[in-house]
Amino acid sequence: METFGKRLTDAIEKRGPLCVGIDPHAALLTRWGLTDDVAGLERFARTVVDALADRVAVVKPQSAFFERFGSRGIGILESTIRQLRDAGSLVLLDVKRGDIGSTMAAYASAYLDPASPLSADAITVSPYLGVGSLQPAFDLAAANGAGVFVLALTSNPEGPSVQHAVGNDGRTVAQTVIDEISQVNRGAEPLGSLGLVVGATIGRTGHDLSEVNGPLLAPGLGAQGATPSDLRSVFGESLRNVLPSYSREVLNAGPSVSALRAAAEAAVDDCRAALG
Ligand SMILES: O=C(O)c1cc(=O)[nH]c(=O)n1[C@@H]1O[C@H](COP(=O)(O)O)[C@@H](O)[C@H]1O
Repeated sequence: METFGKRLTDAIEKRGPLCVGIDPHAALLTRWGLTDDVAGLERFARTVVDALADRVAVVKPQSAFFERFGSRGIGILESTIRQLRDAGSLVLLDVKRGDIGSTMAAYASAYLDPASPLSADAITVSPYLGVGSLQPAFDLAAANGAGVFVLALTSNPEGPSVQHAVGNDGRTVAQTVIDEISQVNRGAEPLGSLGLVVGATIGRTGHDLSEVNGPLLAPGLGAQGATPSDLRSVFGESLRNVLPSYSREVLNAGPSVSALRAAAEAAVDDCRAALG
């Protein structure tokens, strides 16, 4: 079975370095002329699938925007994941889960077991119960050729108060997360299947990403103020592993399918140029 690291490398080579988020904010539904209800959600998600699923390497549905409509919203998330994967996009489901190991195993089977209706190519997880508590997700992902993206240095201004805290060994919390993930990815070719989330907004923080050997998801571009030209100062020598991620900046172009495609194309061109 091909690893997620290999599948992602191939997808980026074929389609370019871009992840587009599906974040159906109430304000975006309104902006698109849709109702803020299940019918509006379904139309929104379907339009993004029609516009981007056959051309963007990774699509990242944000679970909360579907969950807010209850079981019918989750039903739409299930069909959106299926449609995206059928059209050839890798699906990174943004759920940011993290729990004690035994419960984490249940989350892992919800999202990373191919038999689950919410099965995705990869998920986002939070390491603040300890990176080791995420092991059931790492194990199930490895067994199924899936990936896991662990939050390390997030794009929001509140992140540093926790992530830059320094432990007894002199490393920051974020560097500990980075080092533990680097360890698992060591030696993987062409790329490890465990990724990190590092916001494009964070500037130069002095964290060492050089040993990660896995994908570095970079949200925060566009609506949160970062631009592709910021990527070099955040990622330095690790630029080659960066997967830039946009949600609102691209979604604002809808509901026209051609305008969404043009926005994604402009984003991928800018990112290609910035990543060199
Ligand atoms: O894990 C994420 O995707 C994520 C991590 C992070 O540090 N910052 C961040 O913005 N995100 C997500 O990325 C998306 C950013 O959306 P835009 O600001 O509209 O591009 C949202 O769905 C966030 O939840």
